[in-house]
Amino acid sequence: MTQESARSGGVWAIVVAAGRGTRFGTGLPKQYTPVAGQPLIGHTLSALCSHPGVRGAMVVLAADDAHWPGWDAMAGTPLLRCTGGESRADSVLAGLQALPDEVRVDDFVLVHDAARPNLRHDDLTALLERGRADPVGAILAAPVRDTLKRAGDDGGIDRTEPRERLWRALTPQLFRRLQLTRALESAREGGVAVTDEAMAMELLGMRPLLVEGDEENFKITTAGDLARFEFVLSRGPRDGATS
Ligand SMILES: Nc1ccn([C@@H]2O[C@H](COP(=O)(O)OP(=O)(O)OP(=O)(O)O)[C@@H](O)[C@H]2O)c(=O)n1
Ligand SMILES: C[C@](O)(CO)[C@H](O)COP(=O)(O)O
Repeated sequence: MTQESARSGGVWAIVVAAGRGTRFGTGLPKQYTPVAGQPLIGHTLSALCSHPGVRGAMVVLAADDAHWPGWDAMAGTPLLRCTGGESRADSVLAGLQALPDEVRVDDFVLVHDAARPNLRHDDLTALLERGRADPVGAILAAPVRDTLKRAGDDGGIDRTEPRERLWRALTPQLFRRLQLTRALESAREGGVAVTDEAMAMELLGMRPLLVEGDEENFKITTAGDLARFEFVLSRGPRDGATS
């Protein structure tokens, strides 16, 4: 199958890039921080859009964004853009509403953080294959590997918590357009601040599938995370990336 024919049956992605990056701690929103000659979001879009299963991407930007480079395609994949909201969930909802008409209500869509620049093609392939075969959808996630402590009010350890069956949610997350829209709207109406798409689905009683993803698909939250990504780049090209 050629890349073009794969794309025609591919999914649309929503890339949320309307955050402020307050924990990153510079004036510039972290998605625009320069890394190896391009803004961080360029690495994210390159890794995502070069996958043959991605048909197009809706990039969700802050209303006052003054840094978007104006790209209308990445790796031959069309890019559209829209304006996000106050919370990440609001931005995802804005992206879902702005998707083009060719995306039907029961089509699967991906949601990915602009702040996760190191997505591997193998992980995305697994997510698409297993998620589309699931009645609800799926997310990339990484098993918790550390020993977990429950703290008491005084900062002392109350107990050690079992880590088995605990996973850290990553992105992309894959759900059907209308079901995800309804789940996020329902959370908003209920005043629940959901931190990922799966949580909104869970609140409606659905059980998305966990697909194990690579630990290196980490989110850039602090300056230390950026240093880690720069180290990853220094080791050489990644699959799907242009730099
Ligand atoms: N209102 C928001 C908040 C977040 N995001 C996006 O969601 C992803 C994950 O956000 P996160 O890093 O948790 O939040 P930021 O707002 O970027 O950072 P911080 O919480 O430190 O301010 C990022 O790509 C961010 O741009 C968004 O599109 N709209
Ligand atoms: C969706 C998400 O990336 C899950 O890890 C999300 O952005 C997490 O937000 P957090 O505030 O950093 O937990």
